[in-house]
Amino acid sequence: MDFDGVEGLRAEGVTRVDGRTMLEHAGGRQRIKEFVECFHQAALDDDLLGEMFYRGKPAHTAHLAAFFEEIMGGRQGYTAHHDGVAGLFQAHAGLRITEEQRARFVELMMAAAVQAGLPSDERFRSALRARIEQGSRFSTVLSQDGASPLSPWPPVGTWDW
Ligand code: HEM
Repeated sequence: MDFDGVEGLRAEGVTRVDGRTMLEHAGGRQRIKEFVECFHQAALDDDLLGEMFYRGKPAHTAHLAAFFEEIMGGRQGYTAHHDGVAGLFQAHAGLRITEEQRARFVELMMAAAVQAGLPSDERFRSALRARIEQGSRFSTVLSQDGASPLSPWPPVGTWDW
């Protein structure tokens, strides 16, 4: 399997800028919760993604928030409670995400970042876009027919920024 998308991840050690993790810089857990809620609503309303997310579980935003908290250097709740990268594999398996859907996903995430008031400084925004681009490519690979689990799965890790 092509693991394009794992680059930019750090397996250990959290990147701090001016002493702050990406999560702290973003405004903390509550701000991330607002960000994923904005994204989820936009995805539900979207012509390319709506059906895919409508079929999803209502817990999606909570899971997504746990994931972002962890990957931005906060608590490791997604690994502890949602099975880490194996859980991500399960969630995306069989979705057969197209390039058009992937690109729309990235645009809706970045629009949600603006809507939720995530920091607008260049360093944060460009890192967020780059990491979401990479992650979306990874999820797209996982979603295709024939994608097979890796053993062992890489850790969720944290984003370098
Ligand atoms: C940076 C890229 C991505 C990240 C971080 C991400 C993360 C997640 C997470 C954490 C979940 C919840 C999994 C669980 O239940 O534990 C999830 C589910 C899901 N994702 Fe993604 N994902 C990404 C890319 C994509 C893309 C590109 C698409 C489609 C265009 C997509 C569609 C979905 C769908 C439909 C679900 C299932 C919702 C549900 O049943 O709960 N994801 N994703």
